[in-house]
Amino acid sequence: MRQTMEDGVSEVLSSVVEDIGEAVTRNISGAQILHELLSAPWLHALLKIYECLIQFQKMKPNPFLPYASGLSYEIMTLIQRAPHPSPEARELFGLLSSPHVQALLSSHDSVAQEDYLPVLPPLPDELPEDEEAMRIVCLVKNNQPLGATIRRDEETGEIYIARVIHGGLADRSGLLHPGDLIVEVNGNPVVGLEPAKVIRILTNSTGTILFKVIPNSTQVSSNQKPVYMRAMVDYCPRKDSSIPCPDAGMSFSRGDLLEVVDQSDAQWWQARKLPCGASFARLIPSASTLKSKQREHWWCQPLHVHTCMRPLASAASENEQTSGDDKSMTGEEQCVTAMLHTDMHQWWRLTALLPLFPQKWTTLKTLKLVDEADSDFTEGIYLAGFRRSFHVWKRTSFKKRRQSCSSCSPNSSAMATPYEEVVLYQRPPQENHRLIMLVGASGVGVNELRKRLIKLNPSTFQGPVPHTTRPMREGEQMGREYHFVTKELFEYMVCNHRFVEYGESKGHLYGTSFDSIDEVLKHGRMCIVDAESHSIPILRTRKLKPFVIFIKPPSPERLRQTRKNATILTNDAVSRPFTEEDFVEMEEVSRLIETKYKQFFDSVLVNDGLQDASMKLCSIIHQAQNEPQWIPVNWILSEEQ
Ligand SMILES: Nc1ncnc2c1ncn2[C@@H]1O[C@H](COP(=O)(O)OP(=O)(O)OP(=O)(O)O)[C@@H](O)[C@H]1O
Repeated sequence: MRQTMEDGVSEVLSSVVEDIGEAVTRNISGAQILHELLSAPWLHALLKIYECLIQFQKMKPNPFLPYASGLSYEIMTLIQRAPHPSPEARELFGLLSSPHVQALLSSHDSVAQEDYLPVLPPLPDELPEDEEAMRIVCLVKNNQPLGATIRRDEETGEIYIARVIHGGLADRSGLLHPGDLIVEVNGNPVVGLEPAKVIRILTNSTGTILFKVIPNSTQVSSNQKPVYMRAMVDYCPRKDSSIPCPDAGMSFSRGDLLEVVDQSDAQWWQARKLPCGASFARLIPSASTLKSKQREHWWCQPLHVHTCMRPLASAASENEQTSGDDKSMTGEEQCVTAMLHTDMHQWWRLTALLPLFPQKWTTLKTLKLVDEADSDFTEGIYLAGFRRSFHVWKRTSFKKRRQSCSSCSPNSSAMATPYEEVVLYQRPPQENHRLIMLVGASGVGVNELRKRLIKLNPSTFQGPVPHTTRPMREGEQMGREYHFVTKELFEYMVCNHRFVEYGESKGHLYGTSFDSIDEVLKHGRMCIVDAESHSIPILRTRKLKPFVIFIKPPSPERLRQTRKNATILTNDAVSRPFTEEDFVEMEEVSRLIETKYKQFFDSVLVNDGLQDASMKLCSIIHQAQNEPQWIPVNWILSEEQ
């Protein structure tokens, strides 16, 4: 009968309940109470658990021996001592000494010896009356931060879990949640304590930490999918006075890829930097928080100490603190202020820099056309280009651009977005190639690399054919060197925003049109353009999906060494060796371009040796076209979306 009971207690009970049910109908005294008791769902649930436990006890595997790792060690010693171990013995030695097998044997021994750590402390004897609402949480700290922040209710002095960091110890335990009220930590009552003191208790605890918490009854489970963002600004939490917990913050620079894992808080998100190294997330300002900071800063004078932000000391008033290391923050300047000032500062420096290079920043009157020298005809390939002449045009019109520099304010351009949502994109074979855009300081070798690339494989790579109002010369063909157009047509195209870049030289207009780029792409070729860095936002369209490669000078020594015998074209179309001033300008302008536009760079190529740089450029372009790349999400959304 005992065996039968163990095997199917609930079945036996059912037949007993049936018998008693009959007794009830016959009105036997007490039968009703017994019937109710035996048919109660909780009793049936308990019996089900009992049955499961009995089943488990029967199936429980017994270890063959409790010290498998000891046996393995003995075997390995024997093989080692053998004068001529057989190949099989050597293979066995290799297998047994591999870290995975060793870890497996060690785990086996722990289970066999029932060595289950940690041993949880007994439940406290005096449980409060509202025991139902209390949760005892025991975590093992293992040198890692708890991954939660706390805050104090200023009115009641109660300490709450403010935030649980994604992937951290508290999050992985699943036992602590935002809004949980902490009653005790390791037996110390915490209500009324300064948050810093609670942090100290947590920081000083090693091994197990015992929390007594009253769970937040209004918990909402957040099961968010990660969103990927490219940072368009720099950020440093230790210098941001508004971050609720600087220790939990994450710094990032323009162009960094971020995996945003939690957006439940409108002001502070949780994110990891890609490629993913950290297992747990950190705090970053939300897009709206960063935007409001940008607005604040924009109205403040650049190059002046920013006064709109609260001083660092006020951050402590929020009392949200990390349970990680309790590092003090003293005397830092405000990072976001510094970041935005840098942006504006670079702009001001750029304008200040122009007069330093008078022979380059000429007026239109002294402009010399470099069209003839740049229009290069080699082995039947036409490589018309006039980037230098464009440079001159742009530089001369800089004054005008400077007057309208509000157009580059954080509110009105691509620079206004603190984060750009991105997705991994692999070009489908039937779609056009992505536009390849080379940018860099004048003289760094952008045009040289572009020309070499096209010469290397003219059936694959091609530049767009520029438009000009200059008359066609002998030997030239319409649409080969240039699209020769009238001034009226050119101006009409300008008015209709058909040019990516255009300029005037020697009384003639030159320009690269969107249509000529389309023309190359339509024929299945890869279109390579060398353009000014400020054209990047104009070219960043869903249709062209440009892949931007920044060409950077090598180290100062290598720059001077590699360009020893190279020449550059002056504005008078004279070829002359590089001067020290050219090198200094190139380095300075490169730095400025990088500071202002690095968030748009998909790749950076150092132009050291020409041969090597050309090969690297080929391989970067191959990857850009054939391997998945991060692109703005709105480049793949349909027009309606
Ligand atoms: N890695 C290199 N080693 C040696 N010489 C180089 C290297 N890269 C470029 N050069 C030389 O430097 C000179 C300037 O290069 P290039 O004309 O390509 O400059 P750029 O960046 O297009 O500037 P710009 O638009 O003002 O012409 C050329 O004579 C070129 O051959």
